[in-house]
Amino acid sequence: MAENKEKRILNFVLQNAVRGDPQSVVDTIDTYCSQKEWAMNVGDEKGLILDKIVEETKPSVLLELGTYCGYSAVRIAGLLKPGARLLTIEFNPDFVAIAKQMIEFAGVQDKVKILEGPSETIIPQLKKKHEVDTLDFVFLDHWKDRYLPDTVLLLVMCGMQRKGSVLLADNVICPGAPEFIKYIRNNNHFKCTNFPSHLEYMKAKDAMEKAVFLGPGLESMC
Ligand SMILES: Nc1ncnc2c1ncn2CCOCCNC(=O)c1cc(-c2ccc(F)cc2)cc(O)c1O
Ligand SMILES: [Mg+2]
Repeated sequence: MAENKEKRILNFVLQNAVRGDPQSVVDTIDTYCSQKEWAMNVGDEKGLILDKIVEETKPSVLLELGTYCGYSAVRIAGLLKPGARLLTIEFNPDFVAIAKQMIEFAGVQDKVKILEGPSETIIPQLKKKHEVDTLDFVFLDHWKDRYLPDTVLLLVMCGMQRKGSVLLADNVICPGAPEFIKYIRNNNHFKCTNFPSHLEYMKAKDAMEKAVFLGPGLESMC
């Protein structure tokens, strides 16, 4: 079996974290990735911003784009009220295999469902195949040039957002998502807030952008 960074992160968790304890899994990944090998988890500093926004939104149905090793899925799941569920989309099968084991070790497998495939294929299936009506919270953390097309897909094509739905985007400075930021800040159906921070485990500047959907305009009432 190919030994790679993501496998090393998982093995470090299996050997050092407390089974069934999401916070322990998150802390253990942060320890490994800050001391041994950098990896593109949202990390501890931006993770606190994520925690706060999830807690204040109190979401029941959540979507994450870009599972990677499952760090943010475990982090979010640890904050969810009973019955709330997180769907997370990942297209890399190796990452899916790692994230599955990470989520099961953390004991949050009943709250998290990993959907394998590209976001543009899976999103249109959410309503019929995964019984999603509207989404309370969407965490954008996949390819940065997919943030905008997938937001449009979620909103316009699939009507997945309702008044008060929260979009939270990672990496709006580094690597950056300029088209998404330009669109969302100029769309008067969204109220945007920027949260300056740093790239995970580094000193480089980064930020997260929160966009609350204000509901369809009058034009859609006709
Ligand atoms: N379902 C889907 N559909 C389409 N695409 C999908 C998908 N699922 C996954 N993918 C593929 C993309 O997954 C990973 C995306 N994340 C990043 O690229 C990322 C990069 C950095 C970074 C790297 C190097 C630096 F120097 C500085 C910063 C930091 C971060 O925090 C990042 O999140
Ligand atoms: Mg990220």
